[in-house]
Amino acid sequence: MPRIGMQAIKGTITLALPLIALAICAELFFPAAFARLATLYLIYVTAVVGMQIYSGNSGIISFGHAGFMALGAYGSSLLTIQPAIISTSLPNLPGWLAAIAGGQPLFVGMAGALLVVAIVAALFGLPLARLGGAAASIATLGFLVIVHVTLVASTDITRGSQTFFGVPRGVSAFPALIVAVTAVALARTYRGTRGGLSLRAAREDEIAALACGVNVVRQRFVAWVLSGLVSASAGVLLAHFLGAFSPKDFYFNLTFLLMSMLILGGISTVSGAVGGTALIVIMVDLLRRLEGGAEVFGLQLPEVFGLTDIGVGLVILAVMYRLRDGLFGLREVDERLFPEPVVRANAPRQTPVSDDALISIEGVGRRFSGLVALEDVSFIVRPGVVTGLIGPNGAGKSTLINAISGVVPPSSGRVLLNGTDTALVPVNAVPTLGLGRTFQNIRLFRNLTVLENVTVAADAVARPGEDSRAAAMAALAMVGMQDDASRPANSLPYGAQRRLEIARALALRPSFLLLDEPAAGMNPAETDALIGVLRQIRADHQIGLLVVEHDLKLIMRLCDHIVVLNKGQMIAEGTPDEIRANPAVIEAYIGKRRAAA
Ligand SMILES: Nc1ncnc2c1ncn2[C@@H]1O[C@H](COP(=O)(O)OP(=O)(O)OP(=O)(O)O)[C@@H](O)[C@H]1O
Repeated sequence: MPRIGMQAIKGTITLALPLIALAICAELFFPAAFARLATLYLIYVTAVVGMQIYSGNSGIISFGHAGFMALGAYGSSLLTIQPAIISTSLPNLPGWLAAIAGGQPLFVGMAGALLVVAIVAALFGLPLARLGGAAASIATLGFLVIVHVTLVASTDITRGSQTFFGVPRGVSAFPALIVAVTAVALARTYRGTRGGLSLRAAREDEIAALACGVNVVRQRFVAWVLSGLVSASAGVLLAHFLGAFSPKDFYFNLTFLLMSMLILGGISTVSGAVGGTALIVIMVDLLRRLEGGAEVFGLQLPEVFGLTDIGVGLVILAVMYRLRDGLFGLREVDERLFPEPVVRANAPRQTPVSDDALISIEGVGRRFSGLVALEDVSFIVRPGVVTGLIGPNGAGKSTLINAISGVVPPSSGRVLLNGTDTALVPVNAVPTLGLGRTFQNIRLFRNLTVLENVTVAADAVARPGEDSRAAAMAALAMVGMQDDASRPANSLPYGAQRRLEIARALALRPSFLLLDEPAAGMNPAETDALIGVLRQIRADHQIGLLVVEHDLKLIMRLCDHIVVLNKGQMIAEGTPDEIRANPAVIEAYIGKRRAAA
């Protein structure tokens, strides 16, 4: 069974059981009003789970998913509307649409609507996927507004802002249940796929995800389209549940409601989407009763305008104040109840790095506006050799590391990684050419587990049929961290976090590792352990290491070859003994006058 199989099935069953029980009670035991509420809840579950697929995995809050619901509702309604009503309610329907509109069964309506939504989602998703954070959220708001205005303006097709009526009603609890459970299964499966995991990694740290070979743009696009389809299914259900609606039913009020459900339960998990929806549906139902001036224990309460919205807002504020990740937190219910069995490591690496592997830095220069950060730097990093890169603050070390890894292309010269110019390939392709890296300021996927952190990188280079979690365990074993696999990365002590970054880079099966200040902040015992690990990696696998470090003692102990930069220029290279005795290096580090003394 593929790695997502068991956990996704456990997750789906855990969440589906209460939904099934609810639908059975609604159909067989509940009075009509409660049965309608239960059906509405199941429809909202589909909508919110759809939103979760995009927002939960990418971390981008979406204001646009009510727009997908609107497209689903209108699309399906046009195809299924009672034919007798078309001539009176939609007299100016364009001919091409009139030919297919009306009288189709619900499943045809849904299929047609989803086809339209897939096209719209893909067209909008192409530019949207290039955006992250607040810019992407604002773009989703733009999507909602565009859909709304288009629906209002298309009076011949939608009746504009007037009510669209005559939609066959056929959605009760069981059809809504089938769609809701399908949505949960899809979302729960997607979360564990390579795409879902890598998108969650990019949510935590986009730069680190790129360094692990993740194609962030593609993953955002896939999640957007998939989530749009799921939310549109909810729109189809809602249309056939209500029988009549207008564009305003799919605008800001619905957006606020869906967002409340997702945020209250916890945006990161499907469990949060399902649980948060339940709480808000119950709360809204109770508050609506009170808003109209209900009688409680013989006491007649006054009408309070807006009580429902104010109440929901206050509850969200209270929950967020205490639980920033929502009521269900960051882990799925099934992940807490039935943790995954321990994964067995596979053989770490079948073949050592080939002797032909090479990083060739050829005349690299880099300017930032007028400032020359690097000038004409040339040297070679070989497999099985530890090369140190040192220099005073501002010497250009980080700029060079970024040039090698393709993050900052050189202004002149080039870097060849195993024969490929790293500036000519996408940043996320460089790791898969044989380059793993760590960062000066640790960049872990903090809310993922240790194993998930490393699996993201292992996925990028997995061979067909290979279990990348087993490969990830092997990489963890190389730094002595296999026992920490199920811990959240942010719970590790500092030294272990640095080692985890190294394991993650090793999971790329690199020919070379770039380590940017790997011992920064470590105590002497942790530094000694790190040196042992790095020596072992070099000895066992012939990986070439390029180590940037301010700790000169560590550099002298660990490195075979050292390159020294000063003010962007390469002032020396040689063995540790040669560097120690080099007057230019001494001068750069301790100043001219003291060097002469
Ligand atoms: N994105 C940038 N924009 C403008 N200037 C930059 C940029 N990145 C680096 N620099 C400048 O380039 C020079 C080299 O910086 P770099 O960070 O590469 O040095 P470093 O040797 O890594 O320093 P440190 O040891 O302090 O990290 C510095 O003067 C720095 O201010």
